[in-house]
Amino acid sequence: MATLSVDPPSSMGGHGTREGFLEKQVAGARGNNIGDALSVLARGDLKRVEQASDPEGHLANAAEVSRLLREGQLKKVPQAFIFPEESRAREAYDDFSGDQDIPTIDISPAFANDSEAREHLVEDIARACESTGFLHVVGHGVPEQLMKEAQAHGEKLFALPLDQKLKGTFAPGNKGQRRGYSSTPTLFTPPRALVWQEGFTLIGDKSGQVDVDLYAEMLWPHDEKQRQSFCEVYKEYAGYSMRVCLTLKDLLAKALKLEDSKHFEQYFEQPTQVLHLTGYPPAPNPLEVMGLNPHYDGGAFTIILQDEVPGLQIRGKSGKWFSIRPVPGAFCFKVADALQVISNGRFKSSLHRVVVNKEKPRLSISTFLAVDFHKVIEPAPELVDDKHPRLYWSFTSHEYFSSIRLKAIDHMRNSGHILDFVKLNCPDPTSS
Ligand SMILES: O=C(O)CCC(=O)C(=O)O
Ligand SMILES: [Fe+2]
Repeated sequence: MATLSVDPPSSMGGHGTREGFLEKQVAGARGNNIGDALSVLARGDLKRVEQASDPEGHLANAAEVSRLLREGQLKKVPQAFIFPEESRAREAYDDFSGDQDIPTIDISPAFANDSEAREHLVEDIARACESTGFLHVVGHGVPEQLMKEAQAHGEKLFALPLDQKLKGTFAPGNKGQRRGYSSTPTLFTPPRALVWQEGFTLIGDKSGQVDVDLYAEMLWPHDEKQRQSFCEVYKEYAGYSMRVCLTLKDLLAKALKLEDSKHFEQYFEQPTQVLHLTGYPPAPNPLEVMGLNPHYDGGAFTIILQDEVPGLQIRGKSGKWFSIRPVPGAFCFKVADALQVISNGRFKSSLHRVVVNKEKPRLSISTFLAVDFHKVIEPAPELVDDKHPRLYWSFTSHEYFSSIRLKAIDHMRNSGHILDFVKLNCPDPTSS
């Protein structure tokens, strides 16, 4: 969730000693436990994936597997990570063949008093949201140093020994949302294999408050200095990223001519930001695994801070996938599903995925802006008329993430859009 990721929480098995682990490796090589994980995956029982992989979780953790492969302690990638031939990516992480269509847009006029520049800005944003739904945002006002520190702390976190990272997993009281460290994310249905990544999730509110203290305490119980700087950086980052999101929200409202719309504003009275760090380790045969399955994000929109390693891909008009070249200092903005519905289909939420490479780890920091969870998502009445008939049913975020997404699984297996299931010419997706 990533996308706003509300995948079922996975529970963690115990973690044993290093020796125990090496023995398990042999067992894993014979395929027992990982094989179990795959059969659970095949049955679609996402909750049980982690328990079914090796009991210590090591061989189901891409970062750990990647390290063991590099150190020569493991000979091949466990089968549970290998994607079936037909759903593998063919376009490598450095294939930029459609990237020229993704504009870089300077949003600084949003903070200034030049109405002509602001009008141009709004037009540029509208154009990008109507075509691929992706753009790079510069001039956002987030200090470069802070962005670098947020990335550096992410790298530090993912470089910790697995046992320590696992201590920061899924705090008690977590009600179905991914939070803290996720070792083997079972992300984005339909699952085809385990994804080649690890994650760390924080949840924040409109004022920029974020639940980082709890996780820092779990990760570094004995290192106050580290805890403090980790918390400081992500609190500041969350404050800024919410500010960028709210600025973008106002620009999007203008782009849809909804700046005075109560309907539009209601979604952002109590928005949540899901701040999600993803680490994608290198893989020996990058295209036999997948950093992140093709998926749609579920909230209003997402801003992604990529490091300099490409890997985020979308499909161009020809159907071929290509990587979005990271723009230094920029956020990659993308329209998500709720905004496509609210805009009555005018803004496009695009299918995207992440591929990995042979040598370099990749780190991204995504901020998913979720619409107020209690609000019913439906097209803004101002955008519905004879020429633009209403396209979608009404549904809540909860219905989207639970029942609608499940109903769309088979359809998504063939790269269909989850939102096809909420079109008015289909049965009401909220009726059982
Ligand atoms: O890692 C990235 O660049 C994008 C991640 C993403 O699409 C997601 O978490 O929803
Ligand atoms: Fe995504």
